[in-house]
This record gives sequence, structure tokens and C-alpha cells, in this order.
Amino acid sequence: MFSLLQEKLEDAFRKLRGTAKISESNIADAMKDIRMALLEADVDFTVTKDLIKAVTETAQGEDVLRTVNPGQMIVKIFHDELVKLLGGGATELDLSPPQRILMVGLNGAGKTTTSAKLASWLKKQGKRPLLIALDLYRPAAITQLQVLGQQLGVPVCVPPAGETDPVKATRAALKWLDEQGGGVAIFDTAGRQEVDDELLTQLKQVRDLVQPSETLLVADAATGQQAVAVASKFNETVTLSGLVMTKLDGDARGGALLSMRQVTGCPVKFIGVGEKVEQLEVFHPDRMAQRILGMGDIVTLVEKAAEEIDEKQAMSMMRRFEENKFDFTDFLNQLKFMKRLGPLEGILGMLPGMGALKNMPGVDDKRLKHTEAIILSMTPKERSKPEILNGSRRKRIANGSGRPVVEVNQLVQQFEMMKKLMGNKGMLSQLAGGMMGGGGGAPGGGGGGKGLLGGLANMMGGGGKMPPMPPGMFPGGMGGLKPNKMGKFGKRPKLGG
Ligand SMILES: Nc1nc2c(ncn2[C@@H]2O[C@H](COP(=O)(O)OP(=O)(O)OP(=O)(O)O)[C@@H](O)[C@H]2O)c(=O)[nH]1
Repeated sequence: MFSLLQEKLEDAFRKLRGTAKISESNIADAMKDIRMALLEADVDFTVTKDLIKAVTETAQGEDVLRTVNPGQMIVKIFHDELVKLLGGGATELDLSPPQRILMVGLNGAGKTTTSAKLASWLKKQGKRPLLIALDLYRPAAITQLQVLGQQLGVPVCVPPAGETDPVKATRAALKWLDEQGGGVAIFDTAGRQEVDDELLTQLKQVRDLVQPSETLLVADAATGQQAVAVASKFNETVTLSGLVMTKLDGDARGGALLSMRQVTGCPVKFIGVGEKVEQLEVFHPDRMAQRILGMGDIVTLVEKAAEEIDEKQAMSMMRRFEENKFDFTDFLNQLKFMKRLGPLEGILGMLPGMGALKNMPGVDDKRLKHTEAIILSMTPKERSKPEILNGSRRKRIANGSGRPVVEVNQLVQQFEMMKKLMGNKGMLSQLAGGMMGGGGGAPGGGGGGKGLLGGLANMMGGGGKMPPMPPGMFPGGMGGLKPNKMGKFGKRPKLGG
């Protein structure tokens, strides 16, 4: 996500930070670089111009040159302007009666997938979602929605067989809805290759019948400025209440997301970060600005972890750490837990200052798979008593997992070192603090965020000086952060690093 933009911005800011005495001309140069970075990321020209102007004016107003650290001050000003550009605060989904959400967009933008993702998200919020297939233009979309609904355990309404008129199909759907006894209805409408009059006329008719509380446009971030133009066109005709930007996981530039709010005036409410049904995130402008600036997004990472974590299991894992009983089976469970949080690249992008690790050789999902294969090739006895892993056993494990013996040796060695560290209770709480960015941090690993990363990097062979740690310190780290009923966190961890 945004790797290109992140790199260019980082270059521009690094120059400022590395300059002993900052002058107005340094700042002007940096602004030029930032402007180029934004334009290359496909951010709208006017949006770029306005953003640079706002940053320059605020910097002048605050007399940045007189501050203790002008370089950092500029980054902060840029961050704050970026948050404003992205919409300020998160905009909540309107779930007031009649609790109907109309999903619109072009073909292939991700409407059907996003409808299912939204249903899954609503379920997690304790709501009762209902899916309504109205895509008569691409019949396969109806089956796709049925399958997804079945997987999620969400009722799906399909149009009467042979129905080709969207208005009639909508009437039938509303009748079905009346019989359902309440719930949040998500209407998946038809798309087209491009915005045409026929599509917009049909959508207006459907919208007038449905009277939705939300009309969400699903737009493909990878199409860049085209997505912004499409959103403007839809907004003029069917009046949108919000946007969902999909495929941000594959978008290195990020221009569409940055321009969207300013150009269309519509808030981005959700972002799609993968094909899986759980890969939908509520859009938080401040967290996104942090990610774009390489500052990570610990809050989202913790929320993801909270969704996946089984508290009882986590506490028992914690006890095993403390009693120094942690074995390869626990290790394997932690690996599986991490996999559920999503691709490693995404996780690293959420850890402050760790974006650069994404490109490090050896730090990737493949390496995680190799580690998993090695552990799976051990017998249960070997997993619980790694000390019995002699030369011939290691050779057998290497053969079984298809990995070289040296990799098996490395893993066992790192595991042993980790256990030694785990035996030290003081160390354990330090690590937990470090993982949460709470300032503890691992020795040699520095402050917030690096605790977990030390573990990750070592486990995957990428780590250098940091001590090895288990690949998921969440049991301890989650202690102070319990999600409330809404799945949100009362306390917000300080961003460290
Ligand atoms: N990587 C990634 N792929 C996505 C995301 N959202 C949707 N997709 C993929 O995009 C493709 C198109 O998604 P659909 O949901 O079928 O698109 P649609 O808008 O319903 O398409 P039509 O029914 O033809 O109008 C599918 O392969 C999805 O898996 C996302 O956030 N990230």
C-alpha cells in the first residue's frame, strides 16, 4: 500500500532532517520534492497544489525555522494537513432506519465482494445483515453473492428467475425484506464498463424505490484518477453518502485515495485491503496519514489482533511463557495467529518506522511458510522437547519439510535463545511493553514497536542485532487494551518509535 509514495516522501523528509541548519530555501526545495512525489503518485493536480500551499503557509505562520527541530515540525505540519485532506475524522456508517445500504459502482470495482465484506463487518458489530442481489447485468454476480452469503451465514435475496427489469427485481426484493423481520439490508446493484446514461437512469429508479440510508460507491483505487472522475459523476447523479476504496493493497501510488475527498466532497468510509472477506477496514484519516508517512498504524493492528484473539488461549499462552514451558506447538499456534492478521507486508506497514523492512530479503510470507513446514515436520515429542533434536532428527525434519538442515538449525537455535529470554520475567514485561509501543522495548531493540519486530525479523532470518522473540507478543501486549462492546479501544496506545 502506497509504497511508492512512502518512499518518495521519506526521501524528501530525510533531506530536511539531515540538514544541520534549515533555511527557507531548504524548505522550498523539500516542498518541490513533496509536490513531485504527490503528482507521481497520481494525486490530482489542484489537490496537490492546495496541499503544498497549506503546508507552506502553516510552516510560515508557525515560524518553523525558530523551532528546535524544523525538519520534524514540517513532517508534523504535513501530517496534519494530510489528515484534513483525507477528511479529518472517521465518518460512521449511517444505520438509522430504514437501514438500507445501496452499493453502486463500475464493473469489477469490487461491489459484490465489498457487499459481502460489509455484511461480515456488520455481523462483527452485532448487527443482522441481509444481502440482496440486484446485479441483473452479470448473472454470475448473483451466484457469487449467494456463495459468499452462505459462507457468512447471511440470508441472500435473489431476483425472480428470468427477471431482467431492475425495477421489478427491486420491488420483489423489498417484499422479501418485509418478511425478514428487520436487519441491515445491503443491495448489490449492477455495474457497467463505464458510467453510461442507461446505468445511471436505472440506478436512480432503484434508489427511489429503496430510499437508502447510505449510497456507497465502490471504487477501484488502482484505477487512479479515473476512480475519482467516476465518483464525481455518480455523485452528481445519484448523490453518494460515502465511498469504499478497494484494492488499496495493490496500489503503490495512492493518488485516488488522497484526491477523493477533496474532489468529490464525499467521505471515504471503508477501504478494501485484500480479496478475503475480512479484509475491509473502517477508514480513519489520521491512521492513514500515519501509514503514508511511514509512522505505522499500531491502533489498527491492535484492533485486528483483538478481533482474532481468543482471550482464554492468550492467557494460557502467557502462563506458558512465564513458566518457561513455551514449546514449538505454541510457536506454531502463534504463527497461525499471525497469518490470520493478514499478509506480513500489511502488518509491517502498520508498525512505526518498519515499512522499510517490507523490502528486506527474507522478511516475507514465504519464510513464514518455511518455518511452519519445519515445525510441522517435527514429531509431537520433538515439538514439546526441542532439546532432543539431535543431528539425525534435524536431518529427517529437513528432508520432511524440504528445507536445508541449516535452516532447521537456525530455527532451533533461535527458539532456544528465545526461551532463555522468556525465562526472565522482567524481560517479558519489557517485551510486551515494547510490542505495544509503550516505551519498554527490547534491549537493543529500542523503543515502541521494535519489540515485536525484533521477534519477527529474527524468526524470519532478517534480524540482525535484536534479540529473538516469539512471533506474536499479543498475549502480554493486549493486557492493557481491552476492546469495549463496539470493538473499539478505550485507551489508545502511544505511538512509539
Ligand atoms: N486485491 C484486492 N482485490 C479485491 C478487493 N476487492 C475486490 N477484489 C477483487 O476484485 C475482483 C472483482 O470483484 P467483484 O466483487 O466481483 O466486482 P464487482 O464490482 O461486483 O463486479 P461486477 O459484478 O462485474 O460489476 C474480484 O476478483 C475480487 O476478489 C480488494 O480490496 N483487494
